[in-house]
Amino acid sequence: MVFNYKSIDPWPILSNPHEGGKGNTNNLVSSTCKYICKKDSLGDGHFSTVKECINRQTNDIFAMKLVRKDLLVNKIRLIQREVGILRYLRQEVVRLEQEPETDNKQGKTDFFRNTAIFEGHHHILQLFDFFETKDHIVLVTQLCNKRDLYDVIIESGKLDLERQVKPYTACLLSALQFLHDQGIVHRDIKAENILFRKKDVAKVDKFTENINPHHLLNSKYDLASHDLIIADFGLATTISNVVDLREYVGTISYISPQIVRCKGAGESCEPYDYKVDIWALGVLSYFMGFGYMPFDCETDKETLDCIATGDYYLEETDTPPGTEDELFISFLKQTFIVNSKERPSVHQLACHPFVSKFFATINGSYDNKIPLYNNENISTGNINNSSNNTSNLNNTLGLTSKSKRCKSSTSLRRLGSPSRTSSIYHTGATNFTSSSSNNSSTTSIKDMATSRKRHDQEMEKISKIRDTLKRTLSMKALSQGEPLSNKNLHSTFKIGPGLPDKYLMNGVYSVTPESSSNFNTSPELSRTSSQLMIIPGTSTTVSTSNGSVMDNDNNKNALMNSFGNVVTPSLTVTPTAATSVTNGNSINANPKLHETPKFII
Ligand SMILES: Nc1ncnc2c1ncn2[C@@H]1O[C@H](COP(=O)(O)OP(=O)(O)OP(=O)(O)O)[C@@H](O)[C@H]1O
Repeated sequence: MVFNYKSIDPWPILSNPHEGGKGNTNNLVSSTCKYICKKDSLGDGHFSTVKECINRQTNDIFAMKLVRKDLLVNKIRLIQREVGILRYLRQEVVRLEQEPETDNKQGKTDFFRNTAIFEGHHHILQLFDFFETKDHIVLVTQLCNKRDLYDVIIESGKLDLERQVKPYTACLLSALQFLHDQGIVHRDIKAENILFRKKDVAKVDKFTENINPHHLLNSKYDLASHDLIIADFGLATTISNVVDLREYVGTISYISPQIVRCKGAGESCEPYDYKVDIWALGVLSYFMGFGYMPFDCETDKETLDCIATGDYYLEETDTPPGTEDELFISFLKQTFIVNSKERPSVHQLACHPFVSKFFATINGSYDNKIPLYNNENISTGNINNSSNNTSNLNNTLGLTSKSKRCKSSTSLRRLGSPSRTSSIYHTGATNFTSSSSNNSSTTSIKDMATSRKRHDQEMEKISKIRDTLKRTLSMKALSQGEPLSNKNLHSTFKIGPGLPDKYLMNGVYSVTPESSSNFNTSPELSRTSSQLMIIPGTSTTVSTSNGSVMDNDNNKNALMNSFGNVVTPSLTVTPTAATSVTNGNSINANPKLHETPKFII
């Protein structure tokens, strides 16, 4: 199925921030805001601030992205597109989780999904809710750690090739497989946009109590790979036959030659496609493996020149044939093929020996047999497992001869840790901006000074938290301590929490701003809380101080605790509890939350 965001329910009518936010909201559904967010932000984007928030009824913790309307002038369509894509992806994830069998007819996707160690759809940021307030468009998403992949790489200088670079790359490839299969291209894959799933510390502790720590210490790869989440779908879009992609968007260090050629070229350049994500994945893997960037030069112009010609930096050292290093270089070479038609697709790249053991072979085992593709199939994405094709494969991968090192140009390379990068938001074609905008096609690349300033601030923050950061073990879905060769391993987490739509605001208008409060709740995103459900038909819920939810409408005096079990209604809602009944049909009876300002939507 390929995504078409227009087929999703329309976005609610937006008020006009230029009328002091007093746009006509009479015809909008309004409701009491169900969320309270913390004062401190988790991160800032160009148009937004992200904060941790709590759903007052379920006590589930989320991330709340507050996109400022005043900065979005003429770019409302961008955020609508982002929400549309995230909503569609969320639907798809739910469908895949609920109906694993139904995909059997889908061939290739199913093949990877059912047998690969990583399941791509579990590595895409999940949108749970969205709504609008006077000043903001608000997205409520899965909560991730404040520390992103960029921080992790910078802190360690570079990542361990075998334990981290490989599985991280495989996981991201698997996530890209899912996206591309849905007809979506991300266009801003970079370390800053790769987050780590927030774990329930209590559950990790419980898990680690019960297993032999020796197994975890000896696990062959960093289990944090299962926590990677691709975030920031602000530049993501769909590939369709109707609109060609020619926008000059992305992040300079990560953009592919196709996008570079679109700079200022208008309609005259060749449209690009999914392969721009493959290139960016190569840049990211390179950054993980070396700690610096492949194409970065002293000036942006030089960087763009190097990208356009595929001139990446490699030290002139010998890589003994057959080593992991050589496989890594070979993998990178595939991602840095300038001609995008020759650059492998996500499915082809998954067969590369650098990552193939994380994907399945045709016969479903995780040994070193490589599902082969021959030269003919490289452009079609067809996979051929005939062993006669070994030499074709090796030729394709450049493994028959010693990997040829690309000679660096005369450009001065920046080989230190890169600064946090800024995305290029817009240039070229204007197919998704308001036609009334005169400025819509002008380039708005954040300047390097801003970027450096952010970098310095980030580094200061990182050094502050470095000492206090506890390295938490990844929760597992891998069988304890079992080797990768076990074909039954499925270690990717399912997403959570899985709230039913009835809890959500889904597009309503909030007539009061979202509140900020330093709520004091343990920072966890409970996976079991995803079991929390409303009995079908329910329209009123009561949350109690222990986080349970009472069905008040269909009533049946049933309570569900946060583990989804129906419990006897020995708990009663405290009479002192403040009740705020709205058309959202919710009564908040959690005393902890009463002190916060009233939320109306
Ligand atoms: N779900 C989340 N959990 C935790 N932190 C998050 C989450 N989403 C975003 N962040 C943090 O907030 C920052 C900004 O978020 P995001 O990148 O989505 O905003 P943006 O406006 O699209 O940013 P950009 O200017 O980079 O395009 C991220 O760099 C990240 O550190």
